[in-house]
Amino acid sequence: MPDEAPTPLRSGNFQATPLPLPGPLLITLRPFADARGAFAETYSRRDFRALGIAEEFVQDNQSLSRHAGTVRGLHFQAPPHAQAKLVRVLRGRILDVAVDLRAASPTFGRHIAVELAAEYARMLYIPVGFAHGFATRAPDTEVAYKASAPYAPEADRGLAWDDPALGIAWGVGPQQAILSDKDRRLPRLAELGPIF
Ligand SMILES: Cc1cn([C@H]2C[C@H](O)[C@@H](COP(=O)(O)OP(=O)(O)O[C@H]3O[C@@H](C)C(=O)[C@@H](O)[C@H]3O)O2)c(=O)[nH]c1=O
Repeated sequence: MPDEAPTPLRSGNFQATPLPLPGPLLITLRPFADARGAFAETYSRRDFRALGIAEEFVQDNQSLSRHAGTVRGLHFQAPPHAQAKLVRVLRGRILDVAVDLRAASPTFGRHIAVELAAEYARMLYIPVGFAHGFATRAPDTEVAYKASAPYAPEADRGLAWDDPALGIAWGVGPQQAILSDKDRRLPRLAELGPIF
């Protein structure tokens, strides 16, 4: 029944909801509000294992993007340095995107896009085999993410964010998007060759 909402899994203070592509998960946090403000767990190895996320996360990253319309991506590390990622927004708002690059996947080349914001209390889990990127939708947006393998610059690869074959509705056009020089030169999907 395609119209039925997918059933979320729960463990502890976390809920994981499957997305239209098999693999990525939308993880919902449980904020505890009180007179001082709020508290939330953002990662628990025990609960993530119970939700089917088996990776050990070994590196935490954080980026600040000053302007709305900043695009970072689409990035991945090639095997044997491939990374699963767990992405959340500390301040501001992003459209977070993951593109399926698993050669044997029936959804190869397709993507999921999820809006993340600090106040939404949710995160995106992206398994190995996906390219990842985001567009900021507010100024001074801070994104924090965990990675399951250490940074390996020699394995750092990417895919053009605006490749028409991907058909991603970023909400920002090529004239307005703010990109790194590196990201402006990334190849299209058809030029990539098999990675995963
Ligand atoms: C990703 C990374 C970068 N760096 C350095 C390299 C460079 O001088 C500087 C900025 O790197 P980048 O331009 O690659 O940063 P950025 O464009 O923000 O790259 C990130 O984009 C998002 C979408 C991801 O998914 C991440 O995995 C990562 O690829 O930081 C590290 O030292 N460690 C790291 O893990």
